[in-house]
Amino acid sequence: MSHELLEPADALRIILQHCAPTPAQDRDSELALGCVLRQAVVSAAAVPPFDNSAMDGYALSGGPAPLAAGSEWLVEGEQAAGDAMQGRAQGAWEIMTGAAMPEGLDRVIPVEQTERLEAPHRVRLLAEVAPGQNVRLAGSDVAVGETVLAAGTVLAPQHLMLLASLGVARVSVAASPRVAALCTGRELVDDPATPLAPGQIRNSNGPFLAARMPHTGAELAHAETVGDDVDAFLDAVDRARAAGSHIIISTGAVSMGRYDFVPVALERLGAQVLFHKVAIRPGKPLLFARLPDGTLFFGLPGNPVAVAAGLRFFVEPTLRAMLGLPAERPWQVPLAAAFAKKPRLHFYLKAQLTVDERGQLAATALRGQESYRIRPLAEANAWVHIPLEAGELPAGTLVDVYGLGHLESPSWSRA
Ligand SMILES: Nc1nc2c(c(=O)[nH]1)N[C@H]1C(S)=C(S)[C@@H](COP(=O)(O)OP(=O)(O)OC[C@H]3O[C@@H](n4cnc5c(N)ncnc54)[C@H](O)[C@@H]3O)O[C@H]1N2
Ligand code: MOO
Repeated sequence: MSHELLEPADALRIILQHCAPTPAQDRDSELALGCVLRQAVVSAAAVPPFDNSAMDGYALSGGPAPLAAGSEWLVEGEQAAGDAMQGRAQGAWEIMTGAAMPEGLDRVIPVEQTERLEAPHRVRLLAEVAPGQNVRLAGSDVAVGETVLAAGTVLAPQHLMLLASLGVARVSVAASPRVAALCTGRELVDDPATPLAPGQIRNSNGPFLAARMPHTGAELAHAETVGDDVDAFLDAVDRARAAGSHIIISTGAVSMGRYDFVPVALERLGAQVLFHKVAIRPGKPLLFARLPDGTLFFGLPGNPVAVAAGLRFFVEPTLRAMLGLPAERPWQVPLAAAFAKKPRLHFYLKAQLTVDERGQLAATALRGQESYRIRPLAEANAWVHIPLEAGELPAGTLVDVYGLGHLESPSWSRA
């Protein structure tokens, strides 16, 4: 293991060499929201399943030419949504939206373009109606045999709508990576109702990691808070592994302090530490290791924004790879104002994307970039990455912008 500061791209390369896609798993479609398709979905059914009316009105037929306004037709029957297909029909049929077209009829005139006449029951057309007008043909949305969803699709509600319309009950998806979150620090208090004793702080990393997991495509397999004690930490790691974790995230205790015991604990576990410290701010003391059983271990530095950035830029890309998704491509957005830093580290900035009245996006680094400051993170709608070599960046410089999560595109507010 080297103690040189690693480039984040090199750190990611090392991480990705040590992770593999999760196995495919069949799931009920209705429970597959947010899952990543492993197999394309090919339709075995037509949507719509039969020719049907797009309007409440009258179904008619009449060869290739439009039927003329003013013509009158005998009303021969009625067809509502849910009625079985009618055999050979003629004349006019009163028809409801979604009802199957009676056989032989090929167009529908909306009821408001007609006049109802009685004795006998007839309809007069107030507009002409062409062949095929207001008819939704079987298979016109999806034909049998079409690939409707590609492998790699992250299933959103509209995809579940499509699957439901096709009657696809089960889909093959990537099994969700299981992640454990272990927060370290004897200063931490979990229960928000417990008053703080002197020197104590509230655990904000634990609730953050737990809350982010479902947004990342992962499942929280285990979570606990442990003091600055190697044995207690090793017991927590055992419980995390027993819970089937593919990834264990710890927060805190990876820096230079006397109680920063994570490296010692990893040594006792026989873990292979693949790197410790990356050329980034926040979160420089980031540690990545592989336990002897293959479990991946991320030691995130304890400051809350170091946890957020470590999760976003190192753990989430790992989850992407495990889910079988390609690497992310950031947006390129101009800086709203000049930004200056020393050309020593990569910066991940809490940022606001705004759109002006001309539709132009701009990215602003929020005030308060220190890694203990949670409030600007709560105001951020995006992350900005400023590369190591960058020093003084004038307003208008294009920078890489990322959403708050790897499955979320950046959002923006009005300038
Ligand atoms: N001499 C040096 N000191 C520090 C360095 C360094 O290079 N040399 N690096 C600094 C940086 S950068 C960071 S980041 C932190 C990382 O330290 P640790 O990972 O060892 O984290 P802790 O010391 O345990 O905690 C840091 C900070 O965060 C608070 N914390 C921890 N856990 C939580 C939690 N679950 N919820 C809320 N807040 C938490 C903790 O109380 C500390 O204030 O080290 C710097 N020091
Ligand atoms: O990396 Mo630390 O998170 O800058 O404070």
